[in-house]
Amino acid sequence: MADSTRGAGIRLDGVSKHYPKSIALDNVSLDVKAGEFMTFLGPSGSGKTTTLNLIAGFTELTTGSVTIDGKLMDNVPVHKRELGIVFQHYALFPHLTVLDNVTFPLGRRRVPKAKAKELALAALATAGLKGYEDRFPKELSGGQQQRVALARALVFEPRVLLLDEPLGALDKKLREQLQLELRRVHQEVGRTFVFVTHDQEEALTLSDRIAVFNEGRIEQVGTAQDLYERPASRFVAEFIGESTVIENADNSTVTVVRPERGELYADENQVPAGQPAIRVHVRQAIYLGSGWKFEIVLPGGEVGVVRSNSQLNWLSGDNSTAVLSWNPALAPSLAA
Ligand SMILES: Nc1ncnc2c1ncn2[C@@H]1O[C@H](COP(=O)(O)OP(=O)(O)OP(=O)(O)O)[C@@H](O)[C@H]1O
Repeated sequence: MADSTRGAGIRLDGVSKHYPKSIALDNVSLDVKAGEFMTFLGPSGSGKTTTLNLIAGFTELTTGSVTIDGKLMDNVPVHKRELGIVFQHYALFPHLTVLDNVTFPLGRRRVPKAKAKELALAALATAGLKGYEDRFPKELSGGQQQRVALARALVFEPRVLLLDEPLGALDKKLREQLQLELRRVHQEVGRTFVFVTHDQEEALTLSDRIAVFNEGRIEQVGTAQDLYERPASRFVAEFIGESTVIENADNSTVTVVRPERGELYADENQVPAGQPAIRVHVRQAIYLGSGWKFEIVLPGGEVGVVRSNSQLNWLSGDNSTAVLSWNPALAPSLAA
């Protein structure tokens, strides 16, 4: 099990970053626990990288403060923050072998050569690269190069690792494989990981908790289950997983019905007593192997999705209308 005492906690308090023509980050506060795998998730331009850069010290704050391991980071330069950093394109030194790339940060910290080699070999083994020590970066695949970058970021045993879309340049299959490896490495080393992605599946796979960014603010922080089952806003509900969003009659609230919570009936009489009933048009039935997925259109034209284990044979032919219902206890209502 991960030993969380090896990781450092991070606190952002009222952090903003203003540029002359835009506000990249607007009064963000967040606590990352020691040893946690925290993911920053959000669309392009929502402020994820800016936040990571403020933690690293690459960017200066406009307001607020960053605290790492209880120490205020005002005026603490990047290299004194002792953070491991992995970017999407973290250029390795092309003229150095894998082993020399990984020992490099230790040389700068004046670690004796024999000890540096021992630590580098251990970091390479953790990153799944045993046996590749003598290769040069150009002799490695993209995924292997990112493993070297990971080993180099881990080798001096930083208490925090910052990872900015490290898997972004890899194809889907490799990406999924490395996601699982990254999870394993996180548990093995017990450090705090702060990971940036715009891929919600990646966030759900990897994280202890996820901070959802939108337009320079954090909309919600929670476990994957919190965000899915109890989204705090319509934005979170629509960004995480699939849903049918129903605007309630008063226009001030919306109900979020997840695909597996939605029920389709042939007519109103079949709907369980006390449950809502909305007549919908079923636009498509898609076979998923594990069941069926129905794309529905609500009376207002909004599109939603319902999953079912059965094909709903009564829908065949020209009859493409159905009644959508759900158990209100299992579908959260939110401010619109
Ligand atoms: N150096 C800069 N000068 C001016 N504006 C900037 C600068 N860096 C970032 N911004 C702006 O700040 C906002 C947030 O950018 P940021 O890079 O943090 O977003 P992001 O969520 O990481 O996006 P992506 O997923 O595309 O990397 C954007 O609107 C961006 O245009």
